[in-house]
Amino acid sequence: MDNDWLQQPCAVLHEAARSAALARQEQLTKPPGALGRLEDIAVQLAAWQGVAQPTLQRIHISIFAADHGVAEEGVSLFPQAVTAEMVRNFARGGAAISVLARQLNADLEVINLGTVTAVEPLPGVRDERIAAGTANLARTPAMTQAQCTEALQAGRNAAVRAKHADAQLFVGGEMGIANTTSASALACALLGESPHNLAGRGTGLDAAGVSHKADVIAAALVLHGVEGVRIEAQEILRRLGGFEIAGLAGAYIAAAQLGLPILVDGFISSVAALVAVRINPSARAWMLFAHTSAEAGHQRVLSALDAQPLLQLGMRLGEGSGAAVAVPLLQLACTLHSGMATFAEAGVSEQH
Ligand SMILES: Cc1cc2ncn([C@H]3O[C@H](COP(=O)(O)O)[C@@H](O)[C@H]3O)c2cc1C
Ligand SMILES: O=C(O)c1cccnc1
Repeated sequence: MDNDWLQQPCAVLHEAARSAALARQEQLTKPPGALGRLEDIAVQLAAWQGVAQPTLQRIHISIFAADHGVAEEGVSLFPQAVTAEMVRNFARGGAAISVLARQLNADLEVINLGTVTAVEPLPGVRDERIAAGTANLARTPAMTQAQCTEALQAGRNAAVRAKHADAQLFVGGEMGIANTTSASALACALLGESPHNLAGRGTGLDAAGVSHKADVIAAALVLHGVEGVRIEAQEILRRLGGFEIAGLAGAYIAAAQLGLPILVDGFISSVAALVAVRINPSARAWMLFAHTSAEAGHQRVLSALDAQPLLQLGMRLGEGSGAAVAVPLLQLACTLHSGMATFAEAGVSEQH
């Protein structure tokens, strides 16, 4: 398995369709710009889909699950066993993302890249375990080269499945106890930030817990020698990442290469998006950001990506849940764009 595909250029946007959609927006019976960012979304979807009147019906959700060795440092409020337990909950329909996927009529798949305990075969769950979790990044690189390559490839495979199923939108989600520690470490290394600025509460740590988490990350950054030096994003991912974060990054790059638009979820997903864009900058053009989560470092990561998320609901769950909540807005943007009458059709006078 090689990594050459990561650098291949992403699909080109359809500028003629964007222009046609913009022209249609000007004709609709409303003051120009009055639907605000809903107009931008419709125009962006037009440029992605290559049609003047985009639609959004087929949503694909891939949740990548994996455990983190760094959980043993006491950086999460919850025990590691929850990762595998939630994989079962996703499959049985009881998790937040399960409920949202049902409501959206979305395809939902769970890709188990490495829970510490194996999960029995379940419908909708792919067993692609690379190892029983990553190694503890506070002591040693989280992944070997081969493991990192495999996780990126697993993400690519998910994007390919979505494309083959004719999906119109790719939503990535993650599950992995302690993964806000891994994501914060990655963000610090990629952005040159201090862990005390970026580390957040995750599942709900108190101030002392967040401070301990930041100390663990700070020590890891020193250990891995990633402070203030330029190291390739993929190598930073290998040392500090998780299988599910690498899976998301690989999925985002491949989706962009396939011309499949991406709706990015919360903090962990946004860090995966940052990794993806650092590996392949042309992937950025295929991403829309759903929400600003309550996790402390999310805004900083979004700024680095020049992203203006659609929602701010105080969510801090992950699983792709914030992205799923934003999907109806995208659908309404399409419905308005296609369904409204033009000034000519409605016999409404245009502006002076
Ligand atoms: C029951 C439960 C369901 C979740 N679903 C997503 N997460 C979220 O919380 C975890 C990250 O927080 P930390 O770094 O503090 O462990 C990830 O699994 C993330 O997806 C969950 C966490 C729990 C406990
Ligand atoms: O924003 C997120 O993705 C997030 C925040 C806290 C815990 N889990 C996920």
